[in-house]
Amino acid sequence: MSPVFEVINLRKSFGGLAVTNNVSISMAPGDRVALIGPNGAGKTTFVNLVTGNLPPDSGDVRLAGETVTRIGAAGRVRRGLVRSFQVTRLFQEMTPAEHVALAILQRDGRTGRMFGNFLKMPNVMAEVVDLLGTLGLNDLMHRKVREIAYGQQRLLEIAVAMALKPKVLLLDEPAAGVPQSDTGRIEQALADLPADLAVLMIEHDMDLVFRFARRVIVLAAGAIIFDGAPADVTKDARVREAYLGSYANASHAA
Ligand SMILES: Nc1ncnc2c1ncn2[C@@H]1O[C@H](COP(=O)(O)OP(=O)(O)OP(=O)(O)O)[C@@H](O)[C@H]1O
Repeated sequence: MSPVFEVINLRKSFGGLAVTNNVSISMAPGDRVALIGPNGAGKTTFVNLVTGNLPPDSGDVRLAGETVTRIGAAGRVRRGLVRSFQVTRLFQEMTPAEHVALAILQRDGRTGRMFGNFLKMPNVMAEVVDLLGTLGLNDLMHRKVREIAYGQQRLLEIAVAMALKPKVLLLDEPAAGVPQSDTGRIEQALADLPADLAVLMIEHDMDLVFRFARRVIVLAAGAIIFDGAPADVTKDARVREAYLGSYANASHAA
C-alpha cells in the first residue's frame, strides 16, 4: 500500500544540539504506531515539525504523496494531518456540541457568521450527534466543558480531531492525567478509530503502547534507534541502553 504519511531525513537543531537528527518514517493507511523515547528525546519537537508548528532545517514531510513541508499548520490540517486538540485548548465555557460543530464548519470552510446558527443546521447537527455518540458523550453535548470530567474532555479532543476527517492522526499521550477508572473508555475510543486511519501515538505508558500499537518507533537523542514490532522493542540492546541511560541521568540529577 502506498504511504499516506512520510517523513524524510528531517533535521532540526537548537544551537549546536541536533534535536531531530535525520528522522525518516513512513506510514500506510491503517497503521497503528507508537512513538516512544526517554524524556528529552525530541518527541515534541518532532511532532511540531511534522504539524508545521516549527520549521525544519532540512528534510521533507509528505501527506498522501504531496510534499507539505512548506505548507503551514492549518493547510496541513485541511489536507488531513490532524493532531489531537489538547484539553488545554478546549474552551471551558463552550459545550462539546459547539466544539465539534466548529471543527466541522472549519473543515468545510464555513466558519464565521454561520457558527451561531449551527443548532439549526441539520447536516452539522447529525454529524455532531453521531461523533459524540461514538465517543459516549451524547448526554453531555450541551454541558459546558468545565462541568465535565477530565477523561470526558480527553474524549472530546478525539471527537474534535475526528470531525476534521483526518487521514493521519497524531495523538499526544491520549490517556495522560486520566484516572485509572476512565482509561478504559479512552482505550475503547482508540480501538474504535476508523480502520483506514493512520495513527501515530506518543505515549509513555507502556501498557497502553503494547495494547494499541502494532509497531513501535523509539527516538533517543533525536534519532530513531528502533522501528519494529512491539514484541521486539524491550529486547533491543540500544533501546535498553537509551532508557537505562535516562534513568541513570534522572537518579543522578535527583
Ligand atoms: N525551542 C527550543 N530551544 C532550545 N532547545 C529546545 C527547544 N525545544 C526543545 N529543546 C530541547 O530539545 C530537546 C528535546 O526536547 P523535546 O521536548 O522535543 O523532547 P521530548 O522527547 O518531547 O521530551 P519529553 O518526553 O520530556 O516531553 C531537549 O533537550 C530540549 O531541551
